[in-house]
Amino acid sequence: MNNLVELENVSVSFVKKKGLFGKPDRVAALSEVNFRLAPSEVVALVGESGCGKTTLARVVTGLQKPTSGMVRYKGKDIWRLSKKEFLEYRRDVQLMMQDSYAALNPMRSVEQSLIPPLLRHNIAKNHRSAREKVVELLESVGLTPGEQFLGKYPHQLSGGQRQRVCLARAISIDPKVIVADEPVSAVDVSLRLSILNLMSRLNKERGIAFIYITHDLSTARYIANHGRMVVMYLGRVVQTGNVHDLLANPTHPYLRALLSAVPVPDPEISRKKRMVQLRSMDMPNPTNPPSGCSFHPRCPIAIDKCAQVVPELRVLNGSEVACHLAEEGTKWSLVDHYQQS
Ligand SMILES: Nc1ncnc2c1ncn2[C@@H]1O[C@H](COP(=O)(O)OP(=O)(O)OP(=O)(O)O)[C@@H](O)[C@H]1O
Repeated sequence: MNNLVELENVSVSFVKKKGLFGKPDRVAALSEVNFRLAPSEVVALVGESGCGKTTLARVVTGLQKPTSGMVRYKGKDIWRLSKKEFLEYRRDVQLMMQDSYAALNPMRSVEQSLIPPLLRHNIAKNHRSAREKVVELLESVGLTPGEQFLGKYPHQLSGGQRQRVCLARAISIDPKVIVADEPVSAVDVSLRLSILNLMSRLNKERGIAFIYITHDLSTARYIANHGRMVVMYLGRVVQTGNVHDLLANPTHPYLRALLSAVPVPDPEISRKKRMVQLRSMDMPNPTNPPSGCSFHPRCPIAIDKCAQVVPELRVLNGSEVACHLAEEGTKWSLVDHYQQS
């Protein structure tokens, strides 16, 4: 299957100024990242705060130009597209942000936010048919009856309802990909599942591919149940593969640490659960990342080589992992408990 989106050796670095006279620091937000997304695929991108998830979302949606490397959409370098092709790509690849309040204009009602894209992209011929289409869209994302929501302003909606309006706006122009950056982290826990189910339904019914970005392994596993997971640490992909293979074989110590930290509601399982003891709880300073494997200062099994050589991604037990000592992970057993949870 041809990929819709491909990132090849993509690096992004930012210059951070230090005061008026300080020497500026360079932050490597992404380092040599390779990533692919097939049509209708669901990929969950997981990692701690600051690992580069949002930067990757911005690169995929064409909002951030990489410092080096290539971003392709349908096989073409997105930074060499004609104006018409670039507009088509921006229409096909939509970004859904964590903060639905910031994503919607507070001065515009739902219909005022949703009608203009339909007219601009010739999806509706006139205002009346655009309005009918908006009602249809609102109902398809679970805001029923749609008419009741047309005149509402963002502050009159709950967090979950605002995220549904954002999804309605994203799907209104018939995208091929939605990049959802922490879409449920600001939504009440009780409503999160319904938003995740809605995204799964849009994936199945409309064939929209999703990149679901999160720091929460449970929701990542839920939404990418039949898809892939990509685990990032300090700007690099450390393990990637089919969700089931990856969780059955968390060969990277960072993924094992993440899994061991997932709370399990059953106290019986919780008591038996093996915690991975990291050597340090602090994330390294991204302006001065560790040499070799950037996880080595925290890794419980690191050896001298880890401080010297950057590990390449290699195939092991069905997934790709970047760790010199990944074979150690094949002895891991905590995941059995996690998968039952
Ligand atoms: N515009 C910018 N200028 C300077 N540094 C930046 C900029 N954007 C991101 N960074 C830095 O790049 C690194 C990756 O940031 P990014 O926002 O992509 O991470 P993240 O995984 O999405 O984190 P979070 O979950 O907190 O949003 C961080 O160290 C961040 O401080």
